[in-house]
Amino acid sequence: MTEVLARASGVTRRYGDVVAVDDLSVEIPAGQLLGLLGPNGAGKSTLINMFVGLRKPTSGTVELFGHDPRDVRARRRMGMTPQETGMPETLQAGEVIEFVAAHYPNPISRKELLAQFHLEDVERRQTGGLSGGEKRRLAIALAFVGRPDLVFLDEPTTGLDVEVRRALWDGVKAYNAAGGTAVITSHYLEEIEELAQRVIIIDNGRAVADDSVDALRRISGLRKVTIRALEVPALPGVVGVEQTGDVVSLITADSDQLVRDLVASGAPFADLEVSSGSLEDAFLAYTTKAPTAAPTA
Ligand SMILES: Nc1ncnc2c1ncn2[C@@H]1O[C@H](COP(=O)(O)OP(=O)(O)OP(=O)(O)O)[C@@H](O)[C@H]1O
Repeated sequence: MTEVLARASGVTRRYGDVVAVDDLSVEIPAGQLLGLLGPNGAGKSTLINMFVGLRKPTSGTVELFGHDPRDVRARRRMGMTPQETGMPETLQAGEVIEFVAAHYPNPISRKELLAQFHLEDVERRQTGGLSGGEKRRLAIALAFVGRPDLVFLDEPTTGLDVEVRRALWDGVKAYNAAGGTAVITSHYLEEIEELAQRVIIIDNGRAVADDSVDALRRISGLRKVTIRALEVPALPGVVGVEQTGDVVSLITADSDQLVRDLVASGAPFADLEVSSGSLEDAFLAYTTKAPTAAPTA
């Protein structure tokens, strides 16, 4: 049986009146690359912060390597890249690597790490002078310094250009191919498609979908039909509706059929546009706002 490296059981986290994570349970088996997707404020970072011991659950339990996440025995085997990273501005990148490496019993060598993340050029530069993208690459590399069995990467590639993003994907893939386990949050569908084997969609603190990437691909086949209309009749095949004033977007897997049905209904409308459904639209299809069932295979 595959070892479970981390486990959240019935976990809820509140901030005052806000329920950031709501009775969520998840197991992270060894060797898996797990993607966490969800709109802003869904609870992804809060969940990660509980796994890495930065936040305590309000109720429920979180285990990391069979221990409390704050236990040093668990922390030593884990790496993470938070959404925002602060680094001592006057230290050189290579020095920061050494500084972090000193916390682990068997760290990866500075040279190897710099090569793996294509950071050789910045080794002797102070982190305060690095570009946003360079800092981000360094922060991600630091998650791997201690040869972790499990890494948590919270929106690792936000703000990075395509080339750098791909280089990082290669680094994460190589780590996973060598047996490493990772949890990645992202707003980029293609990033999760590229990296993850399993995907959990989080919405309002709850896991609304937990499935393979293939299932996610089917979600990404959704289309958005936007029209200007005062009233829209109920139409078959609509899995989500967004409305702002008289601008209505209908989410569907078959936009051609929906447009035919719309015209056939005789309802007045203007400014028809068809676009690819975004991930947010996929979430809508999975959440309570959907007037019909969530998309099926
Ligand atoms: N320290 C905090 N104090 C108060 N509320 C918080 C705090 N941290 C998070 N929240 C709230 O908890 C909810 C979940 O936030 P969280 O950052 O976990 O979401 P997320 O899915 O990571 O969002 P994003 O994609 O925007 O990073 C949000 O409503 C957020 O405003």
